[in-house]
Amino acid sequence: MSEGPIKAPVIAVVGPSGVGKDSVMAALAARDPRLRLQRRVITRPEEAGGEVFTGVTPETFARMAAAGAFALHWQAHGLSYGIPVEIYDLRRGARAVLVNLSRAVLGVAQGLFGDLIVLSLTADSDVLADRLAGRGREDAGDRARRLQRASAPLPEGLRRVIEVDNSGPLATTVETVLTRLQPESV
Ligand SMILES: Nc1ncnc2c1ncn2[C@@H]1O[C@H](COP(=O)(O)OP(=O)(O)OP(=O)(O)O)[C@@H](O)[C@H]1O
Ligand SMILES: O=P(O)(O)OC[C@H]1O[C@H](OP(=O)(O)O)[C@H](O)[C@@H]1O
Repeated sequence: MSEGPIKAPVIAVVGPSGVGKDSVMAALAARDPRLRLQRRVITRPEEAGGEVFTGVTPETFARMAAAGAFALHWQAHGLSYGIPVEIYDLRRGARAVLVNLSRAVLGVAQGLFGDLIVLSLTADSDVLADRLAGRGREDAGDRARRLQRASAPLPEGLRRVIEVDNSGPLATTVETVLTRLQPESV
């Protein structure tokens, strides 16, 4: 694994709502600080908790997007999500940059970032439902809508996809991910 390559890979962490993207990302960064977390801009109240993100109004988000503040942005779950252009700087000196993306934007992300690794997390459907309910961030309607997207497919043509089941203990998932990242010099 190289130290601080000029432009570290971007690891797009994807999967159904509740699968554990933010939890796995935080645990990976805690294990290896060279795995940097890219903070997102979301039109969601910051007090919603979960990941560390910047909450803005839809009007502010639109102004930021128009001003070129995002490397990429998308809509999902009635929210807007943006990845700030700072991600290009974060890649310098990192082992890799972890970012929570929608499965729908992976083709764009691969074109933008070049060296993109997709970490596709999965979990059993009953586990997803239990975790969303336990997290308590969304109401029943939003949880149902999110669960409907659980099986959204990954786009064709992705160069590197690592699929890991996060139905079991988080620590086990983290070890599996770190092992699967090893051979390809990340
Ligand atoms: N391996 C695990 N075992 C048990 N609980 C987990 C595990 N991974 C995540 N969780 C819990 O499941 C809930 C959902 O996790 P998290 O918010 O990280 O998912 P997510 O994929 O980021 O969801 P979203 O996409 O909706 O933000 C949280 O309460 C988290 O603590
Ligand atoms: O189902 P798909 O399109 O893969 O992802 C939909 C949304 O869910 C996740 O965000 P959140 O943290 O759950 O709000 C993703 O980052 C994306 O924004």
